[in-house]
Amino acid sequence: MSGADQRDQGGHGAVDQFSDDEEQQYYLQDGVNRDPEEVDPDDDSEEEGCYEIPDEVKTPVVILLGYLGAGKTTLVNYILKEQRDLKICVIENEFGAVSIDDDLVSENVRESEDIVVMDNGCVCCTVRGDLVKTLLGFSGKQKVFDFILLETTGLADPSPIVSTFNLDQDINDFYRVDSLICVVDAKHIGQQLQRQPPPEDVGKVNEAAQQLAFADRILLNKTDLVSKEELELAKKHISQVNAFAEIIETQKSRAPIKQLLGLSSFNLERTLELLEAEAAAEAKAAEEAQQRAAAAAGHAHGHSHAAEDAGAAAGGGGGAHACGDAGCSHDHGHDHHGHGGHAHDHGHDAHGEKRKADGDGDGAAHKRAAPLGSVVATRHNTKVGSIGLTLPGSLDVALFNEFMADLMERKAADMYRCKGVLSFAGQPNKYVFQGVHEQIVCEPTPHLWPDAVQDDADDSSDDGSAAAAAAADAAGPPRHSKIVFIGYDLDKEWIEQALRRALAADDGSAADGAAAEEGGADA
Ligand SMILES: Nc1nc2c(ncn2[C@@H]2O[C@H](COP(=O)(O)OP(=O)(O)OP(=O)(O)O)[C@@H](O)[C@H]2O)c(=O)[nH]1
Repeated sequence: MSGADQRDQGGHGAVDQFSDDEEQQYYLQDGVNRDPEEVDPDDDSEEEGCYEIPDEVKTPVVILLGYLGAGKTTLVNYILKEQRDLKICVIENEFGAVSIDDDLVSENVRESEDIVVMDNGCVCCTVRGDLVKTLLGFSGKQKVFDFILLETTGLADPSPIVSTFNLDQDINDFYRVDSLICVVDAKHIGQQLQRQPPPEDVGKVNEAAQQLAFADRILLNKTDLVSKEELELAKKHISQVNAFAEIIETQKSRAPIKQLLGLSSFNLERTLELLEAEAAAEAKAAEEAQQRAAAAAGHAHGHSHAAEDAGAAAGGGGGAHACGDAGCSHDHGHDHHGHGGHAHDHGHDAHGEKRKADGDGDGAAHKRAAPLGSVVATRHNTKVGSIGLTLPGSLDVALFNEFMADLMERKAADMYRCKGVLSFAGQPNKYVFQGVHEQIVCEPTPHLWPDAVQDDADDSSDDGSAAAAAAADAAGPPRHSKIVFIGYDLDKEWIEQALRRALAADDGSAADGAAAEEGGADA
């Protein structure tokens, strides 16, 4: 039985936790794994004689990093399809209120596997508590997984995520980070690394650089889109940020599975150094912001709260009015994804604090990482936001193409990513729409809208699996389109109104069942 055969029958007391093999049994007492010999059934204290749970019996977690559109979901789908022996749980986290990735992954998830969507905030900012709950929920529900794939948002800063695994004792007891794999878009990595937060965004990170820095393995993906020279340049960019990680060149994120899972390549020492450096940089930036704010306050007459407000801004707080150089900007008001105005929640990292207060675990590591407990939460450029829309009915394909052409003309450089699942009038199939900068593809999936299922189900009545798929499609929600745009300083009102104008008068639910066009409609 593998290390992932992890059973927690209540979390406390003597628990046959991981193995049928006597030699490998570990007993959980008061949240700490102990050698069976050491367990005293009458002793509730956990101070003496406990030891760290060996890594081999923890469920390995592979954290997938990579900037928007690099190929993370493609990698998840590839892993799920390519290997059939391991039971994998996928945790999807999306930047934005409308989740798309679970739709793109779910069909590859087998019954024994699972997919969990954490869509109430970017995992690196707002949902560390959710992540802990989700992970602990698996052991509570006696779920058994060989691996957990945690797909982070394309704007995730890995440091708080890694900290969650390092600092939270409960998580630490059950899980270990196996590796941090960063998928890189060979075509766009150069420009992604150059993207700097605006000066008023004190302490914000370049997410693409952070992701690269933390990775212990890098998939240099989309090599089909670049020349040899561009590929070399991409490697140079990468090595300037991270000279340690092995680079694997890929197309469609396809690398040998043994180079993706079970690497045990997570390097705690190096990660802690990175965390420490980041915490120091953030503290310095916040201090400088406060100094600038104090100077601005000195110039301002009758604005006695300026320094205080600016301090909040430096910590990512949601002051609604301008506060001098530190700039707690109006952008927070535009931000629909938990990246603004959450400073206080994030500032109080319960897990980090708990770890510190209890003083348990491997002291050196946690002491060094402890400053992250107070890391500011608004980690992203506040002008980078996402707009998620769900529109009932169907889009008119010609009007939608016009909309996209117009959008690109206005915003091509600032539109980092768009993706969606769309309904086009007259088309029975669902369409997947994917855009990464100027590369936009819209193609039909095999899945039908419920109103189009009947004909198809009749045709395939002799095929069990097709009939099952048709039944699943028939049970789905009626026609609608959901789409997400992620970019810099996007105008939500304009996008929403323009997209609504692309809706078809007739939603196409009376479609004649004609097959979707091969190759789809390029938007
Ligand atoms: N040409 C080309 N396209 C690729 C490759 N890998 C992935 N893509 C496409 O790039 C687009 C984005 O891929 P995803 O896997 O959704 O990227 P992601 O990193 O999950 O994106 P986010 O969810 O925005 O973070 C999709 O249209 C993919 O089909 C590749 O190697 N070559």
